[in-house]
Amino acid sequence: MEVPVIDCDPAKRSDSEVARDIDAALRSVGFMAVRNLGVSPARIRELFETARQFFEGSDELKQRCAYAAASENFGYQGLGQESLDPSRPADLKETFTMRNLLAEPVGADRWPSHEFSESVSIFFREALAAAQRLQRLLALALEMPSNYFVDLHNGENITLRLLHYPAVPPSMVSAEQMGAGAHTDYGMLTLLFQDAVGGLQVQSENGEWHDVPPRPDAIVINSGDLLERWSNGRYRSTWHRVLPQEQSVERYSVALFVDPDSDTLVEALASCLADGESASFPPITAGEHVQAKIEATHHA
Ligand SMILES: O=C(O)CCC(=O)C(=O)O
Ligand SMILES: [Fe+2]
Repeated sequence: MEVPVIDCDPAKRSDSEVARDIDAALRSVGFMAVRNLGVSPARIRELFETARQFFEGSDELKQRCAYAAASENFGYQGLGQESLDPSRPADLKETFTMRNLLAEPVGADRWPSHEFSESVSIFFREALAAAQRLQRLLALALEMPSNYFVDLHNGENITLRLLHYPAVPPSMVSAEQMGAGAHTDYGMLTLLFQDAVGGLQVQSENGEWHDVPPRPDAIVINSGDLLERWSNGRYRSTWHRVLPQEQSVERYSVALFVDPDSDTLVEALASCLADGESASFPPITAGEHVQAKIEATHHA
């Protein structure tokens, strides 16, 4: 199973061509590698530098910014504090999670520094604009009004997350322990920026795992549970995981989870149901679904 590469350059390709490619990718794999979506390589480099400085920094600073509660979904979590697959040993990663960050969800004392919050805010705006472009292309593919999805994502559940997978000696990795355990993402779309190290894998329908090789010029994008529900299963919420870094190389990645506002009732769109076909999933509010998942996977 290969992750399709899609060029989104508006100077080269029409919206309807790109929408058709996105539709095909999310139907078959649920993942795609997207080029020319408008997030500048310099911005991505700056953000990775911000992440590196933070994760290499002191424990004291990390603890001052510690994750306080799933209801807030903000702050630093160390190794062992999350199991994306709750049936397996905890993930070998540390993270800094920021939900609804432009709304200043926590006081200045919970941020590592002013420079850090500036850097992530600048990146967030640029990445969100890219996500909104994708949401409009998906509305086109699903025959919905252009801003249908954009208008249901005002930030409440949109979450930027910095991830660091430290190098761990093989003797410290227990059987079946992952960098990030097997899971599907919870919301509409995830934009994933990764360094050159690799380790991300997606599962095909026959249960085999396939590497998603990092491409320096592309953003990995996948459909989540709520898009699967909206599209009545046309778009897949594909299982994925990250292998532990046992080769003495650490890995960094950044995810933007584009999840709908809590009150959004997510149910199959009429355009995704054939005449007389009934929905495969019961309606659910985005808040109920996303929050239950976060609570089931966080330990502290
Ligand atoms: O770090 C990665 O490559 C993927 C992380 C991921 O799947 C997630 O945090 O949901
Ligand atoms: Fe994920």
